[in-house]
Amino acid sequence: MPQSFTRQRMVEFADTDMAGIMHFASFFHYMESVEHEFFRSLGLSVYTQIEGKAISFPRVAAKCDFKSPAKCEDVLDANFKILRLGRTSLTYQIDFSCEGRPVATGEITCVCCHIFHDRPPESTPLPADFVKLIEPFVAAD
Ligand SMILES: CC(C)(COP(=O)(O)OP(=O)(O)OC[C@H]1O[C@@H](n2cnc3c(N)ncnc32)[C@H](O)[C@@H]1OP(=O)(O)O)[C@@H](O)C(=O)NCCC(=O)NCCSC(=O)c1cc(O)c2ccccc2c1O
Repeated sequence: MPQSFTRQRMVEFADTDMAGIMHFASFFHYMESVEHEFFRSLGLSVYTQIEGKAISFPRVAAKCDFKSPAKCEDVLDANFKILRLGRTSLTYQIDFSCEGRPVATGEITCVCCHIFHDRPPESTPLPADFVKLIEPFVAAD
């Protein structure tokens, strides 16, 4: 049974649009902050050193399906899991719900990269120590 990582957050006024519902871009901000909280919960940071090397995770794909509206002051449950672990990439899924009502499902794929100051990032295989840390959160097929 994969381990789950769940966070709750309230929809703030600044997250909403003129229709009074959570704006689509706000879901992407929520997804990113849940992901960062997940990594901090494992003792990692967005600026991380793994096996002595500076590693970062630029995104190559991001999407979100919107199922029902969320209003200001709704409290959303955000359930984070890892859908796929590739050679260099990993794909997260974040399910948002409000009191059991499905609100949105987002997916982000990012690629493990070495980061340089003077040239573009270069993808590199996910480090073994990192895979060991996150493997318990990989969803079963
Ligand atoms: C990232 C790149 C350097 C990768 O280039 P490369 O040529 O090495 O990539 P490949 O084509 O070989 O693919 C590697 C890997 O990814 C999978 N993949 C590629 N495209 C997709 C896709 N569309 N959907 C799903 N999967 C895809 C491919 O199958 C391979 O998987 P394997 O597991 O089999 O190896 C290069 O692509 C690049 O530089 N792209 C631009 C990146 C970018 O600018 N992104 C936007 C900004 S990043 C950002 O906002 C950001 C946010 C955060 O919250 C961060 C948090 C922590 C760290 C960094 C963050 C961050 O940068």
